Amino acid sequence: MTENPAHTSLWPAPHASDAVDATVHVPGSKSVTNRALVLASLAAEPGWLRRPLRSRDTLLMAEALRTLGVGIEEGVGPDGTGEAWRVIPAGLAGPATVDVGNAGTVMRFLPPVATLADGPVRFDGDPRSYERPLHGVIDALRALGARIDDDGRGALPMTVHGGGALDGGRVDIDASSSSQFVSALLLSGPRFNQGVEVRHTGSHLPSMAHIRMTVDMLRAVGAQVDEPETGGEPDVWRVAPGALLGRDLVIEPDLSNAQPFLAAALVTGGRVVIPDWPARTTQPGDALRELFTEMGGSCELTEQGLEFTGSGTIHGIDADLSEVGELAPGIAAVAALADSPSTLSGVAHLRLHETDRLAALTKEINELGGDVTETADGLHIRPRRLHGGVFHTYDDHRMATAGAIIGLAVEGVQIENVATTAKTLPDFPDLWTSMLGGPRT
Ligand SMILES: O=C(O)C1=C[C@@H](OP(=O)(O)O)[C@@H](O)[C@H](O)C1
Ligand SMILES: C=C(OP(=O)(O)O)C(=O)O
Repeated sequence: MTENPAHTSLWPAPHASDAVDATVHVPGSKSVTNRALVLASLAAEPGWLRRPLRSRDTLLMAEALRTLGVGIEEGVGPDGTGEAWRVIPAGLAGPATVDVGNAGTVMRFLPPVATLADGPVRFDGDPRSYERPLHGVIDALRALGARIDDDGRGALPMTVHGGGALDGGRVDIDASSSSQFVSALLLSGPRFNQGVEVRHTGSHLPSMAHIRMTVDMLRAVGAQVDEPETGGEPDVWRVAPGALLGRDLVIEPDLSNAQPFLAAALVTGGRVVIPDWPARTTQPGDALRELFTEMGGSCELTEQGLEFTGSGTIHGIDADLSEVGELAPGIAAVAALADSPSTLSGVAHLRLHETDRLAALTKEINELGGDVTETADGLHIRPRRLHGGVFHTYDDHRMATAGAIIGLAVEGVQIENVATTAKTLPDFPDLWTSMLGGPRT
């Protein structure tokens, strides 16, 4: 096998000799963009997405929906400002092939959409996508009336034989390995003949923030949703059948991708402003205001955006990150530079993300001289003096940004395959060097 040159390329992570002082415009949210694309494609009328994220995960989502017949055109938003996608729903049809890459949102949100297509829709993706859990979606769709051919493992690759409609109704699933199983069924639920009632039967449910985002965005396009947090039964979500509105939606900046920049303020004792930080949001990244304050910074939401200031001291943290697991790699990186130990818990499911994130963080931080151990559901991080070396990323964007955070404080860190940040933040190396006042690469 020829070696992928991207995997051998090493990016010298910039070391910060001074406190950062920068304003960083963070591109749109992956999770909001991909939900908005699905909902706009299932709507009864055209809609707009303004300032959508253009990254590998969202371009794969847009391409897949186009393959199924949806019109997604480049344009300028209705008010004449900002880049936008105009989404024109159409009858969905196969035969089609969807490349999910390694995007959890594409591999989980689109099979329910494919049941509504007329004809077979084949799903395939990166080798890692074959290992990521999908059984919750496959089993649920079968129970709701879909025909799906897989190789019996409940994973990719597979073919959904769309029949043009799905009965829908009540289904039990165990979503303890990914909240995206629940989000996937709810997002297409309004288009199922009987809507959908999803009952989570597992012992715990990760990433509740992302389920709230699904419910919020469904309601914003006119869907009727009953859910546990507004008086519904625990672990039960109901979506009524009905037509969805086409909306003009401005996509919020990706607050999880704001994390490395906020971390830079914390690590260097500097100041970073993130414009357009929403005053109210369901994004898990909003929890960084509290988490990074506990770790030694302070923040203020001003007219300019979120202004985050580091104090020059970083404290360890004991945090249950189950609701916001996406933030764990960045928190682990900061914790490795703190003045006291940290315990991160509630994130066993990170072993099934882009890579086994608990193993990868442990190995890579320890190879720089750190002292990290895995627990059943997280990490113990005891800060030690770190040294330079190669930080491997395992095709995981959040490993690359975690390594860059460490590189700010530790000279000689080289990130292998920084290009993997293209999954959700293709501009990362440029944004990072600009933040530090250096030339764009
Ligand atoms: O629905 C979403 O947009 C996401 C849900 C979470 O998935 P898991 O529940 O599988 O962790 C999160 O980690 C992922 O990055 C995005
Ligand atoms: C887990 C993540 O992605 P995915 O949507 O592929 O699950 C992530 O972005 O941290």
